[in-house]
Amino acid sequence: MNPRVLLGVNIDHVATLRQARGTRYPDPVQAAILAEEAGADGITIHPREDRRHIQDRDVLLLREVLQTKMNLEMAVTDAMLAFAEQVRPECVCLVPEKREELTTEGGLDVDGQETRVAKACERLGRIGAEVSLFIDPDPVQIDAAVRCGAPVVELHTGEYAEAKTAEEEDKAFQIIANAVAYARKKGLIVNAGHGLHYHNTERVAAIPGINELNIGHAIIARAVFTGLKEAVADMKAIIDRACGRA
Ligand SMILES: CC(=O)[C@@H](O)[C@H](O)COP(=O)(O)O
Ligand SMILES: NCC(=O)COP(=O)(O)O
Repeated sequence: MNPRVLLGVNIDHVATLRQARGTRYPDPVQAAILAEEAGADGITIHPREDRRHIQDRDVLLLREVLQTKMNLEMAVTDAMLAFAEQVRPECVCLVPEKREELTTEGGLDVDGQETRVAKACERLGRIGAEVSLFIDPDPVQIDAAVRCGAPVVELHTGEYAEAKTAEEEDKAFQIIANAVAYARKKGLIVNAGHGLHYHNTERVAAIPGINELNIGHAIIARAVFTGLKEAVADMKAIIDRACGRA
């Protein structure tokens, strides 16, 4: 039996809905509490530079109420590093960010900006955060992550999730499976996420060596119909089944 694979629930999408109308609801803090009650192992949030969804107020309140762990996704900027130092989350995941993108389009180019990323890892390590680098499933980026001293990588599963044909999906899946094996061999903890949903997660959760999956959009979308607790529990069940625990 595989060790238990953890589920981090990304609640950005609750804040996206709130910001669309500038209301006080729905509140991502309430979402986080419900997600934890339904079995989430952690809560992921990505306060973007333009604050299009998660607000500083959300982060600060979540820091007070979370019972599991906060995984703070952020761009590698001085302002965000200073914010992380203020918040002191359990985990920080460094991600690339483009203002005009709809969502995170690719992995962080760690190899191309090694000095900057290494310095950020060191700075975040000083506040006791477990640092993860959100990268494409590419050995070049994995090697760079090791050189930067990051203990964790999160592999971008977007290409797999957006595959248009079964053949494309199989190819993208194999690239992820190979990257997990390679990163584990290099001593890294390996997470994955982006675009995972109720029909494509089981296969990824079954890859030997996967530690955690971060999933947001699909869970929040399903919650519209089932309620958030059921949506989280359904995803947990898929993951548990994949590692032979259901
Ligand atoms: C890093 C990642 O894959 C996602 O967490 C994504 O960055 C979330 O950000 P958005 O919610 O703005 O798409
Ligand atoms: N890091 C990936 C993540 O948090 C989940 O993103 P998505 O499921 O909303 O695509």
